[in-house]
Amino acid sequence: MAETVSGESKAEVKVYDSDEELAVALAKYTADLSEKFCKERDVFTVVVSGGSLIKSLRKLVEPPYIDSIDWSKWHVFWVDERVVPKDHPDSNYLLAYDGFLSKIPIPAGNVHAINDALSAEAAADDYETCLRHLVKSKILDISEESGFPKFDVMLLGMGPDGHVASLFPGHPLVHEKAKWVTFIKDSPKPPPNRITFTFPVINSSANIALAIVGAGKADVVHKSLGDDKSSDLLPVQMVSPEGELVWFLDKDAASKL
Ligand SMILES: O=C1O[C@H](COP(=O)(O)O)[C@@H](O)[C@H](O)[C@H]1O
Repeated sequence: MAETVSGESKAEVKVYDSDEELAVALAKYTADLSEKFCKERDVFTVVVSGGSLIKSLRKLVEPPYIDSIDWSKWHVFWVDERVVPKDHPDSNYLLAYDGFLSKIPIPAGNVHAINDALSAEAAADDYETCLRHLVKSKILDISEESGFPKFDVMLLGMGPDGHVASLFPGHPLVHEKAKWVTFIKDSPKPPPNRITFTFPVINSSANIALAIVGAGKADVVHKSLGDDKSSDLLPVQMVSPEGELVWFLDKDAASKL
């Protein structure tokens, strides 16, 4: 059973008794948004992170959703990617392919992975160009508020240090204001070379789900959702979309709230 512990902030915080219940709820959340956006826009633009998020999406590729979702309308993107070949164990594409994409009938052309033959800098430029083409072809919305691309939903995880995407605490990239996609060559978490969406893009989203499981993240969840904003904001605390933000926590991740 989920307990909602949202306070005055516009974020909703849902706490589940187990990561299994969290996965069931995240699948329903995603399927409901898919139905809504497929009806409204005839397309559904979904951004995923790497890491534990992909495991949390496991119920989406099981009945009833595997059969009820119109996967042909989905366009899938990565909020960040490691600059490694797509068959490398560090690849976020490979993680999503194995855990999710290989199990759904999504058209290959709707899976927007990075060009893994390029350097980090060139791969970031190339991915931004890909997004700009999709805006022109009306697959991707633009936010009237910010002028940045507006994805229908971002399904994101968070690292134990409070990083989201490849935006790390104390790194200057968290302050990027102009680029849609940027690169990092000194990621504190290996591998060092990565590309990442910037905060203006993340925060233009219509919906963001932050899925966080495990006691190892309880301290940072407590800091993020607590009242003490005296120190520098963690990247996860900078997630503040135009639309709705929902935190999906299992009881271990929520244990210090
Ligand atoms: O390196 C990364 O880490 C974060 C968090 O991963 P998790 O396994 O602690 O959930 C992930 O969201 C990001 O996409 C990935 O590149």
